Amino acid sequence: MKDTKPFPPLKNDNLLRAARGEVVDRVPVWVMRQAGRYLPEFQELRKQHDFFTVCRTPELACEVTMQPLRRFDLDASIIFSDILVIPQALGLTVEMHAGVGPVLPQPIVTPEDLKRLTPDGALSRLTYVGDAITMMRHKLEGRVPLIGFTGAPWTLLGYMIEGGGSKTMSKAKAWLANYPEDTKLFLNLLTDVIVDYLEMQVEAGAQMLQIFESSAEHLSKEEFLTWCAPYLKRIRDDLVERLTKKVIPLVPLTLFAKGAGHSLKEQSELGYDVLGLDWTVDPVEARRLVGPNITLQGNLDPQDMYRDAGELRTLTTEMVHKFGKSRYIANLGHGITPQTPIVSMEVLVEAVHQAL
Ligand SMILES: Cc1c2[nH]c(c1CCC(=O)O)Cc1[nH]c(c(CCC(=O)O)c1C)Cc1[nH]c(c(CCC(=O)O)c1C)Cc1[nH]c(c(C)c1CCC(=O)O)C2
Repeated sequence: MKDTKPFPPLKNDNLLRAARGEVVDRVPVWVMRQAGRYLPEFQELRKQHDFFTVCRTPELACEVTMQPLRRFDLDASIIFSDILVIPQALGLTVEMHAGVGPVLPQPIVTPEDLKRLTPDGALSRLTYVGDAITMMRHKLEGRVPLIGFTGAPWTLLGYMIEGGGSKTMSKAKAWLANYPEDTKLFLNLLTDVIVDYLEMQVEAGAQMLQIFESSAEHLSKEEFLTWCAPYLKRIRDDLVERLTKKVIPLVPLTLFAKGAGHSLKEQSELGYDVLGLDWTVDPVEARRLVGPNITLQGNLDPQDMYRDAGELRTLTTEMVHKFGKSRYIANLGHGITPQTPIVSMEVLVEAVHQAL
């Protein structure tokens, strides 16, 4: 039976207000991968359960989503899942190997392999994510907003062609050069599934969405504008159209295109409410490029979390001062890494809240 109880009212909406450009009580802060291996309780749970079993079991996904909120005064939660659940729903096997990361043993090698993908019914194989989101909204009791997410087309295509992570993206980049028309078909197929998936997450209760274009860092500016930007724009436009048609209130959308600081102005024209920044981008320069009507998110270097508390506090305070209190969401410039000392999270969150 589908859970149709109304959700508890939101007590801390600073994240959503920052995303919409409204006044906040304090600068909101959350951290990419805030539920993860730097937490001993996460590692403990992972000893009992395989990674994708956690993703697929709403009780476990909610437990892990809640773990960082029990420890830190965060202003957002993000549903525990992975960007690679879409390749799985399209029929590819994805395994999580300890110390290696994701492995796709039967990758897409040639355009002929695209026939193996099963876009029809893909959404029906992702309902567990919606179930976890709905359950999490109740478990949060309105404490903070719940963020849903997806991988973006180029990033997912990269994992599906490379068969896992890659330092060079040599196979995926060869596709761009050798099979441009098939690459467009592939990116459009992914875009269609992503729009369905995000719509489903909003219907399930996601209050904000983040699109991870993490592999943008492998592309030149020209390549980013050709192979990422049009699909990112269509995701936003189609989603807005779908939700509007169904009279479902829009939720703020964040684009995090890692390594695409060369195209911030162009990113600001894609229709997203929030742009995520990695640490290579200067906050003042970013603001100048995107103008006053977009919220910025980021961008502390995850390696700064290994500094001593005093240094980390100073760097965090300086960062928040550069961004300012309006239209800003504090975060790292990429995911928190597994060896990060827990105390650094406490220092980061407190320094953000006390900076302004
Ligand atoms: C590229 C990417 C992936 N997954 C994701 C991205 C985009 C963000 C980014 O660029 O980091 C997104 C992601 N993956 C995970 C989340 C959970 C939500 C959160 O707390 O932020 C989110 C938002 C859990 C996870 N996803 C993964 C873990 C660790 C695996 C484990 O528990 O064994 C977690 C907590 C595994 C994963 N999943 C992926 C990789 C490359 C890896 C291995 C890298 C690593 O080990 O850190 C694919």
